[in-house]
Amino acid sequence: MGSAPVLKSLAEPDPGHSHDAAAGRPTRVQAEAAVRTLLLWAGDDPDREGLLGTPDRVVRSSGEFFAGYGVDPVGLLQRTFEETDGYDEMVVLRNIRFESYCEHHMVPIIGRAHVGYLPRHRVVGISKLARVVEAYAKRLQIQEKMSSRIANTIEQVLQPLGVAVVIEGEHQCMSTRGVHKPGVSMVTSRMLGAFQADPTTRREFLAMIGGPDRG
Ligand SMILES: Nc1nc2c(ncn2[C@@H]2O[C@H](COP(=O)(O)OP(=O)(O)OP(=O)(O)O)[C@@H](O)[C@H]2O)c(=O)[nH]1
Ligand SMILES: [Zn+2]
Repeated sequence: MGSAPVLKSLAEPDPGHSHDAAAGRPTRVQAEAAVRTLLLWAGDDPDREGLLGTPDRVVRSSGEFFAGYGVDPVGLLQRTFEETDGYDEMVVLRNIRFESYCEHHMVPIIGRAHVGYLPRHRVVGISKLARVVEAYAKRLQIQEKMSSRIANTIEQVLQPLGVAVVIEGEHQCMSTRGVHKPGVSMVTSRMLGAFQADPTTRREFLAMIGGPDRG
């Protein structure tokens, strides 16, 4: 048994991102001023009644949207269980709904993640896999990176025989603006270990996540 999930300060840099420490993190007042600037730029009046509380609300919402920067995904996987009576088949968590944010446009990517791994000696509480998805989803990124980072973290901490991550996401930067194509899903997958080396293992995983009761 390991330690409990580690919650880091939201001010700490995301380990996978470059971060200008010297520049520091803007204050809340500065963040609210930026929202006010955007409202003015959009052509509205930030001093009218309906918008007066908006900078505060947007900054608070951003705290929720980007809460993943304050979570250490490695810490989430520290508590494992070895008493599995020899269970050595794959464990799959499918249809993990997530909301993420496109790093190009800062608009939502909404979708489902499917995560599988082949345990070696120990298993992890299944909620922790969903928590790892959540920790990475609540950041700015592209979907390819989210897929890789989830898989790499599970591999690094659990050292299983293999890890598989498939993500389906609808990008609002494609559905509500730009090319305007609603209903399009981007599908990415990251296969490591046995899932990459052994087509049978990979097929078994893909069959498990593509079952008839999915949706
Ligand atoms: N590969 C990848 N591309 C993404 C993802 N999210 C958004 N994009 C794309 O990133 C690209 C950014 O292209 P740019 O030409 O710099 O931006 P843009 O002018 O806003 O492009 P349009 O969206 O085509 O209007 C767009 O093609 C987006 O569809 C993602 O998760 N992965
Ligand atoms: Zn985008």
